[in-house]
Parts: sequence; C-alpha cells; structure tokens
Amino acid sequence: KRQDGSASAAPAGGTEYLVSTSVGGESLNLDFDTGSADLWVFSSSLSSASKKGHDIYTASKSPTYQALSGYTWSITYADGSGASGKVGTDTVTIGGTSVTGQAVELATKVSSTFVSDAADGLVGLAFSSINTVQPVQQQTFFDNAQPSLNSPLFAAYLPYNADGAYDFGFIDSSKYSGSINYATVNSGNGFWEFASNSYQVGGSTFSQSGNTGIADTGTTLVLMIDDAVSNYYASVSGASNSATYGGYIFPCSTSLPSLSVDIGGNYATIPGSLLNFQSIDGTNCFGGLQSVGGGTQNIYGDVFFNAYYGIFDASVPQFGFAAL
Ligand SMILES: O=C(CCCl)NNC1=[NH+]CCN1
Repeated sequence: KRQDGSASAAPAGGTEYLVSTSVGGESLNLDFDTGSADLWVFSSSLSSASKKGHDIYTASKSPTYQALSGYTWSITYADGSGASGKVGTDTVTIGGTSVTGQAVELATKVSSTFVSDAADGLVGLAFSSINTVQPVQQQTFFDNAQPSLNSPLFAAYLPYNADGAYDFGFIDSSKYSGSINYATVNSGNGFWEFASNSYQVGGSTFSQSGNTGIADTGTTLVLMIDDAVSNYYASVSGASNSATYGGYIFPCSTSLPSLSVDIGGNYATIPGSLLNFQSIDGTNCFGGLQSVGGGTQNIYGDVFFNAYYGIFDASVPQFGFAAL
C-alpha cells in the first residue's frame, strides 16, 4: 500500500543498532526489539541523573500528544534490565512509515543499564499479547502500521560493524543472497518463536529436540542451552567459563568453529569470525555464544542477524532468514 519504508539502523558500541525515530516531532534514537512489545522513551519526568547523555521526549512539547490518564507500564527484560512509567499516545514515524495514536510509554524510572546505554528507548516488535500497559494492553507500532503496509511484515538487516536497516512492508532483495528459508512461528509466548531441534558445531550435529528459538534483535548475543554452549567451547582450545566475566572466554588468537542452528527445519550458519564478540584485555576474548541460563528456549540475537537478514511476517505468522 502506501507506507512501506526503510529506516537506517546505526550500530552503537557494537552491542545494538539504533534507529532515529520521530515521536510527536521529537527525534530519539531507539533500539528495535523483536523480543518485547512495549514502545517506551526516556521522558522529561525522569531524574536528571537518569536523563544524562540521552535525548528526552517531552510530552508537553508535542502538539499531538494525548495522555492516557491512569495508564501505567512496567517491564523487566531477560537480562534483568527494566523500566516503568506512564502512557499516552502520539504520532510515531519510522523511516517512511507513520502511525498516529501510537501508545508511547513514558519512562519515569529506568534501570542503570539503560542510563549507560546509548538508546533513548525501545520499540517493541514482538506480539502485542506481551505488551505491559495496564489497565488496557496496547498495540505495537508494527501491529498499528500493518493496515498501511503492502505486506504485513518487517525485516531486520543488521550487518556486523556497518549501518543496518529495518524495512517495513517489503522484503529488500538487495540485502541478502540466495534463497529465504521460512519457519512457522508459534506466537503463544508473544515471541517470534520457532522449533529449533538441533545445532551443528563445525561438522558435528547435536540434537536439542523439543527446543525452540526466538528471533530477538533486542538481545546482543546468541544465547543457547548449556549443553550447546559447552559442546561449542569444547572445540575451542583454551576456552573457559569465566565467573569473572560471566561467560565463556578464550584466547583471541584461537580460530572459532562455525555454529549452525536449526530454524524450523533449515540450518542457519554463523561463521566463527562472528562468534568472537569482543576483546576483554587484548589476550582473552568474550564469546558471542553464551548460556541462556536455563529452559529450552534459545535466543538468537544480533550476532545471528550479523549473518542473516531476518523477515518477521505476520501473515502466517512465520520467520524468514536469508544469508547476508
Ligand atoms: O528481553 C529479551 C529476551 C526475551 Cl526472551 N529481549 N529483549 C531485550 N530488550 C532489552 C534487553 N533484552
């Protein structure tokens, strides 16, 4: 239809991609998060300490802001970070896609990780069933935008250490190579979640039958069950699980094997070069694959998207992936 468009996503400190977003005419750099469903922004109601270093949304300066009196929100993410506050609606424009009456959640409290993080808020792109607004749950930007898009889908293009993009309403064939593989999505938990029954380390195949994975642009790394993580690092010479650094580290000189993960019956292969997340001290490096900490739901985060164009298609729903 009319509102298809692409929004540039700039890499910020190697841990996330930020998209310049207009909220009531105010420009904010927001983190697009397919693992949650709240659109929230740093607001003028925050303490000055919390506001430091951030662009701030001031509702009173927006001519199109409408308060939702008595509405509140509160979210805690899997990494323990969180935020909470009050709610209104405003016009939100991302790339060429504009939504009027979008629920905008104004943070009055944010956890310390968000204060030190570059993002001025998040755009939740998971299913609206996990939106935290009370007393009336609100819809995501994507759900609100769908009727004005050519196709009810968006795609995430997040290449390593380069500018990325979020495409709304269309698949950009210039952003990937080869064919797209699709996995049926079970949205029962509110995530873009699919079957992920096995994985491969280098040339060896391991079963994790009954497990699932979620496509989560709001998580930096690839987080898998403990067996998968120990099987992977068993083939990395000098690797150890460091309590100090909270995960697996290894000598930066080590060459890493590839990791392939089953997504709905087809493998996605992440090259070893993308699995060295960052140097700790010039000698040891921190891995891009770490433990999800329990359960049977793996989280395929930005490190995955550094290798694959991800297509979030609400028409089935299904998740598509194609090599960059
Ligand atoms: O919370 C999760 C994991 C969902 Cl299982 N992803 N999204 C996110 N946003 C900020 C930190 N992590």
